[in-house]
Amino acid sequence: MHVFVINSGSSSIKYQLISMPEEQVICSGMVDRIGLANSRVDYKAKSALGEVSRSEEFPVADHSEGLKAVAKLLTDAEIGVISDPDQVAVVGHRVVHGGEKFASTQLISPEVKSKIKELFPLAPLHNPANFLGIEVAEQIFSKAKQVAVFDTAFHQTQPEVAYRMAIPNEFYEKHGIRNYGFHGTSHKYVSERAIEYLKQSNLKLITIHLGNGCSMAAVQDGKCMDTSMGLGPMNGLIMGTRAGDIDQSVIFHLVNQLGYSLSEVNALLNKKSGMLGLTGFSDMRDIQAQISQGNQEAHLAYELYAYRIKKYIGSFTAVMNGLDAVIFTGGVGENDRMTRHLVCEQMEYLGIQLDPLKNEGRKQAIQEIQGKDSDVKLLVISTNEELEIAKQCFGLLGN
Ligand SMILES: Nc1ncnc2c1ncn2[C@@H]1O[C@H](COP(=O)(O)OP(=O)(O)O)[C@@H](O)[C@H]1O
Ligand SMILES: CC(=O)OP(=O)(O)O
Ligand SMILES: [Mg+2]
Repeated sequence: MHVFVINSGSSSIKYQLISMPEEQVICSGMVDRIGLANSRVDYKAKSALGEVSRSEEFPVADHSEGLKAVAKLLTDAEIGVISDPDQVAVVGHRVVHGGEKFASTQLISPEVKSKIKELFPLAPLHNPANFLGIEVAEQIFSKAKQVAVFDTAFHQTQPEVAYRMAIPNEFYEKHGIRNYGFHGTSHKYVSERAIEYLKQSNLKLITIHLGNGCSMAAVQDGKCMDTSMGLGPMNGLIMGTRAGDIDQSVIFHLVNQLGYSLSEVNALLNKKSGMLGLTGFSDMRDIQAQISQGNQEAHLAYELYAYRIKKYIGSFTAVMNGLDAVIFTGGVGENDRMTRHLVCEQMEYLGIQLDPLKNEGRKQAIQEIQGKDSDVKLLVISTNEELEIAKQCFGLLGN
C-alpha cells in the first residue's frame, strides 16, 4: 500500500511516499520558502538506476502550487516513481491541533475538516496550512483516502492535574481552554523506539524534541503524563523563534505600557523571540558559528536554552516519581552535542551523567551517550514523524 505523507508547515511542505507495511521510503523531499521568489523543491527517490535526486529553485506561490510541483516529480517520466497519482492509496496528513475531539487518527470526512477548521484559532501558524494541504491533496490524489494524524493525540492520556489550568472552570467547559501538547507523533515514535531498545515497557521516560518548535514529554508506561506545550504550540521550551514560558505580565506590559497591539505581541512571541530574539539567528548552526567567533550573547542564549530544558527534566522527574531514560530528538536534539552537554551537566543528583566522548559523534541509529556511572540512560534517537504517520494510516486502513 502506497502512503503519501504530507507535513505542511506555514512556509514549507515535507513529504514522503512510503510503501507499507514494508516501511520502505520510495521518495521523499520538501518544498521550502513557499510564497517567496526563491522557493525550492527537493526530491529524492530510489529507482532501478539507483538513487536519483533533483533540486529546483523557482517561485512557488502557495501550497497548492507546491503540491502540484511534487505530484509532477512523482509522475515524471524520467525520475518519477509512479505513473499516475491514482496509484497512491492513502494520503496521511500531519495536523497539528486536534483539540479534545481527536485522540486518534481519523479518516478525513467533511465533519473532520470542519472541526480542524474550528481549531484554527488555537494553532494559527499550523492548522490553516494543514487544512490547505488536505484540500489540495483531495484534488491531486482524488482517488486516495485522506487521513489526519494529530500532534495532540498522543498527549490525550495526560491526567487532569496536568492538563487543567487554574482559571475559572467555564473556560475549560465551554471553550476547551486547557493544556493539549504538540509534536505528539514524534514523542510517540521515539518513546516506542526507546521501549523496544531497552526491552522494557514499564519505563519512566522524558522525550525532548528539539527542532524549530521544541517540546518535552513525560512518558510513563508508554503513555504521556505531561508535556511542556499547552493550549497552543507556544509555551514551554525556548525555540527557534518562540519565547516559550514567559510571565503573562509581559503581555500586559507590552500592550499597556509600550503600546503594542495584540497581533504585534503575538508576532513578537511567536516569530521574533526565542533564539532569534536573543542572537539574531534561529538556526543552532548559525549560533554555533557565532559562539566560535566569541559572541557572548550567543553563548548566553545557549545557556538559557539548556537551562529551560533542565527545569523541565526536574519537574517531569518529580511528576513520574523517577526517571529511567532521557531521549534527545529533532534536528537540534539529534545533532547538537553542545545542547546535550549543557542540558546534562550538573544533573548527578537525578542520576544523569553524560559521557563526553559518546556525546561527540553519532554512530548508531539509537546512540547511548550516558557515562558508566549514570543511573539514567541517555539516548539520541532520530525521530521519523512521516514513518509514524504512515504506520498510523496503515493501522487504520491497511486491512
Ligand atoms: N548539525 C547540526 N547542528 C546543530 N543544529 C542542527 C544541526 N542540524 C540541524 N540543526 C538544527 O535543527 C533545526 C531543524 O530541526 P528540525 O527537527 O528539522 O525542525 P522542524 O521539523 O521543526 O522544521 C535547525 O533549525 C537547526 O537549529
Ligand atoms: C507544533 C510545532 O511547534 O510544530 P513545528 O515544530 O513543526 O513548528
Ligand atoms: Mg519538525
